[in-house]
Amino acid sequence: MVSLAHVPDIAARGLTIGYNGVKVVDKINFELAEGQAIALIGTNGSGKSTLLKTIVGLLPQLGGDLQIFGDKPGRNPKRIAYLGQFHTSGFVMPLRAADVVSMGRYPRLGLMGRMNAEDRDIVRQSMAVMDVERLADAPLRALSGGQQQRIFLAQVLAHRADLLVLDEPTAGLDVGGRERYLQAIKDELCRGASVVVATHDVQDEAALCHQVMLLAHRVVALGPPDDVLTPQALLETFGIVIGGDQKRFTVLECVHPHHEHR
Ligand SMILES: Nc1ncnc2c1ncn2[C@@H]1O[C@H](COP(=O)(O)OP(=O)(O)OP(=O)(O)O)[C@@H](O)[C@H]1O
Repeated sequence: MVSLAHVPDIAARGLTIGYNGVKVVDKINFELAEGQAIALIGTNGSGKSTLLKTIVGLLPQLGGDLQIFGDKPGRNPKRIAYLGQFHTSGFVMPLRAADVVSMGRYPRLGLMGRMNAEDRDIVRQSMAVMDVERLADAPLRALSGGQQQRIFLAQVLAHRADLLVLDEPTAGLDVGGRERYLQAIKDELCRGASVVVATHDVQDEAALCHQVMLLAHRVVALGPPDDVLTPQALLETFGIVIGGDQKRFTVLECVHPHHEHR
């Protein structure tokens, strides 16, 4: 019998990513275990979104090996919640905010499935976490950019996924929105979900994530935030050093047992 106990949620070995045969980044090696988070940090155009799209199976890998839950990318959509960088659905369809959040339940329900009381409760709870309950009946297209971002984050939470793949989740969020997002992700990690997040919020995400990957069309560094976010590595990635002092980052330990809902 094959044991799945040590199969990581993501395992990339010698992975090459890119578009139409043109490489963006190669030699990507990392593993992400359940209940763990990794932040992808890098300049504009460094390959963060490309890696996320490859992980969720929207973009074929150009080479190397990539396993998601021990399988090929795209084989387990029910287990993955993906927040892309751009949201267009509200502009092509007349959706209410609550409809958008409810879509987070569809992967579990299937096309013909109807939401039951538990699904509706999860949708309500997810909206409460992002403090957008009062916007439930508003047309998505009538909301501000930050309000829409909160709605899409609520949709991700409503999925109750095993793996969250987030592209710049704090874009457009105000201070309160960021705090709510950070707390929500801590709770998702404690639930046993894993998280991969592309971000420009070095400080916030590093405090949340167990690993950081610095990207600049190549993997500049990979490891725990304290080891990776050095002035030298940041200089190599961004061409500038952020902040004068060495920042201290902490990785949060869960107080709840993992795997509760997986
Ligand atoms: N659809 C596409 N077809 C071809 N090339 C693309 C496509 N999308 C992105 N690229 C290229 O791939 C490279 C990596 O882009 P990617 O979107 O992964 O960057 P990113 O790190 O997410 O940047 P940002 O911080 O600006 O979101 C860039 O050079 C970009 O021009």
